[in-house]
Amino acid sequence: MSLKIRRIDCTRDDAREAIAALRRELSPRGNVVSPESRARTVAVFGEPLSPLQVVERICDHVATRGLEAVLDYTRKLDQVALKPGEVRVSADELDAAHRGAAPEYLATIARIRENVLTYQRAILNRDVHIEPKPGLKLGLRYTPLRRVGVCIPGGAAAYPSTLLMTVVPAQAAGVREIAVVVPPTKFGGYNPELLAACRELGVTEVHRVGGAQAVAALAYGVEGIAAVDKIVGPGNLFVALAKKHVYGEVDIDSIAGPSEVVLIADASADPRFIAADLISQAEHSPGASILLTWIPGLVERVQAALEDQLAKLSRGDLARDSLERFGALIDCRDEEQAVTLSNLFAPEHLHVSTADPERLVPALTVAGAIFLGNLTPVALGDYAAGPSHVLPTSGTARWASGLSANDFLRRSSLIAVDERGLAELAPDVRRLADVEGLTAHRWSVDVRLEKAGRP
Ligand SMILES: NC(=O)c1ccc[n+]([C@@H]2O[C@H](COP(=O)([O-])OP(=O)(O)OC[C@H]3O[C@@H](n4cnc5c(N)ncnc54)[C@H](O)[C@@H]3O)[C@@H](O)[C@H]2O)c1
Ligand SMILES: N[C@H](CO)Cc1c[nH]c[nH+]1
Ligand SMILES: [Zn+2]
Repeated sequence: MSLKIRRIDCTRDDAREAIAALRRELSPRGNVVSPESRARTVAVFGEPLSPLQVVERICDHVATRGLEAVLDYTRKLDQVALKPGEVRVSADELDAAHRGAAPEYLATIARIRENVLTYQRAILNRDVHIEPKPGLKLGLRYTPLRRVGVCIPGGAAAYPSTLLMTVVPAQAAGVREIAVVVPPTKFGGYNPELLAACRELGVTEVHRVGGAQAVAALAYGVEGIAAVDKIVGPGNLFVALAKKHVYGEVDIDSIAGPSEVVLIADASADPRFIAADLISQAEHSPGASILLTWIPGLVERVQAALEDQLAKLSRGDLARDSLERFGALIDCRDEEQAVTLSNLFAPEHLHVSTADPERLVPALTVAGAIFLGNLTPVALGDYAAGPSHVLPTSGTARWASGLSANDFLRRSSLIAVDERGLAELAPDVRRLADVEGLTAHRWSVDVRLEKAGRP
């Protein structure tokens, strides 16, 4: 079956408009709600509420009715009737899942944990101490957040990798209390591999709740789930909108939507590798996959490789659908135009499949994660390398960055003076305090200098 992926020829104009339009079109912003999900909304709420209205209603009910509302929505939305004592996964269940897991699987989780820890510890912000003037000491101190909530998706697939890419950065930052929420499904709270991974990572608090009701429970606190300081992790539209809704009550990381990759390829790139990389993000379905190249004929060779591989892969149909709705093969005028268009698109993942990728990196300023060279598929970052795979999507890489251990730290500035430092800053403090009419501010300086005999 021939693949109907969009082809764009940018060789004759600067194509900025075309890429901006593509960005809008290929940015589902997580707004992909299936017909079944829409039907569920009507069944639960009795009317076709918008996802935003659904989320506001769920969050308000959880804030006022607590666990009872969480259990009610879990029954209606997930078709699972949990009793209050069944929400938290017991230590015995975590132990049993761990005992039952294949030793090679646990060894893989442990090895990846080490990779993630090594990277995340290396990039941790360090405290700063300076003495810019005699008698004045300034500093910046980082301390880990006390308690965070981690959303792990589990509606359509199981994601032990997302557990690694969220929990381990928090551990690297020194967060002591980590509460994982995951829907009560065979891909989530009843998934033995996921539970075994939790136990392997030392996560002891896992709650079988998902969607907006889980986010609200973490934000407001309900019986059995204490309120957290920050909520991180990806999820479907309901999770994303709920995180936005509770922001301010708690902090959140970002709104991570459907996956996307931009691939910049020169003549050194193998069309089969390119096709495999485009399909690997498309198989998330939805996922946007875009090729930018200035090599004549490469687009045709990639199209042929895509058709060949889609026919052989088990998720080929899902990936085909995604490539046809959210994919594009783009002919550029030259390397410079490919770089400009990539920056404009601001992809979650950028794969530079060229002979000398380091040469292009300084100009590639806008991307969540950059994969360098023909031997570095995005799947390495998704699963094992070390940086988190929770990255900014839908063009938000313009201003947002991927999740890291630093997102679990808070900053406090430190200021200390001795008598000399106090006297040095006093005239400027007095002047501004006078301008603002805040006499007590001025007096708090004057009283000290008076005592020191330096009025
Ligand atoms: N960016 C990343 O790092 C990353 C990693 C893994 C997964 N993902 C993405 O996260 C998403 C996860 O989606 P998922 O399907 O597994 O869902 P999910 O686990 O995030 O959410 C499922 C929950 O949504 C709620 N829900 C479903 N339909 C609803 C409705 N009509 N009204 C109210 N609530 C409803 C239910 O409570 C259900 O438990 C996918 O798009 C996947 O590609 C992203
Ligand atoms: N590519 C996804 C978003 O970056 C992460 C993921 C999980 N599993 C495989 N891939
Ligand atoms: Zn992926």
